Amino acid sequence: MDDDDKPASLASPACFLHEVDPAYAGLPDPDAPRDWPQVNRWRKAERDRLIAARLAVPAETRAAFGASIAEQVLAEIGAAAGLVVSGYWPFRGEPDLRPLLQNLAGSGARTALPVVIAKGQPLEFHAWRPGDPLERGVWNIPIPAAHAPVIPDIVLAPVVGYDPACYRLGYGGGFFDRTLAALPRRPRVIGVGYSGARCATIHPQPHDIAMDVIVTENGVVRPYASTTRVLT
Ligand SMILES: Nc1nc2c(c(=O)[nH]1)N(C=O)[C@@H](CNc1ccc(C(=O)N[C@@H](CCC(=O)O)C(=O)O)cc1)CN2
Ligand SMILES: Nc1ncnc2c1ncn2[C@@H]1O[C@H](COP(=O)(O)OP(=O)(O)OP(=O)(O)O)[C@@H](O)[C@H]1O
Repeated sequence: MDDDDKPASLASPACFLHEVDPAYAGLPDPDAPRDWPQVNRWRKAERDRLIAARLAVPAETRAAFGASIAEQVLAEIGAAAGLVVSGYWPFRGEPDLRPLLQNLAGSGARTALPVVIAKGQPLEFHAWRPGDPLERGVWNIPIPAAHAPVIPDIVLAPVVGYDPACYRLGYGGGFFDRTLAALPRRPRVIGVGYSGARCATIHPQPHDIAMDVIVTENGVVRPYASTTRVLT
């Protein structure tokens, strides 16, 4: 009997890895740009486009979206007493969540604002309640006049863009990523923005840290989960 008469057999089990999603196999997505300078150019153009698009939305519409976002963020936070919550002083058309900060402070939370110490450095968070005095910080962003650093339990992070994996596109300073990487304990990070800020992917880079959740006027986005409308 020669070899051709024996039942066919393989030296090792057949490999099906080529049929598996490249991400599962730990391989880069073949459709993703691998060229980081190209990604950075894309991010810059996308930032400019998204900021211009949200500023083109009438102020009353943005205010209504902001109120819807605030209501849903409040539900996400739940019992706020005793928590340290960082908000932000809104600029360039970001949702105005200052009334939410007031509400949280009234419920016994300690509120704070992010403070740029220097370019390339993590942010600090300084205690601030609505009505407390402010001064101008780096880039003229209003910051608390009193110097009272705190470590937040919850960070509200305004997004310029976001993707379904809850990665955030910001203003390009890398501040939030650097800050989250440096904090002694990881706060819960709630991204906030308008649904028009959604991107198919922001092409996350190794330093990008996903938000725990993103709240828009249309509902709550959890990483890779479907969007759920919060009904009241
Ligand atoms: N309301 C609010 N406050 C915030 C933030 C935010 O996103 N929103 N930040 C969240 O991080 C920090 C400020 N981050 C900023 C980052 C970059 C620029 C900025 O003007 N960048 C230049 C280009 C920067 C560069 O390429 O080096 C620009 O846009 O012209 C401003 C604020 C802290 N405070
Ligand atoms: N943890 C980190 N350590 C060192 N460099 C970092 C870190 N995070 C971000 N960077 C750098 O910061 C720069 C800007 O990052 P990125 O484009 O992610 O900013 P962004 O998230 O849009 O901005 P921001 O958080 O300020 O709103 C990049 O060049 C990146 O290399």
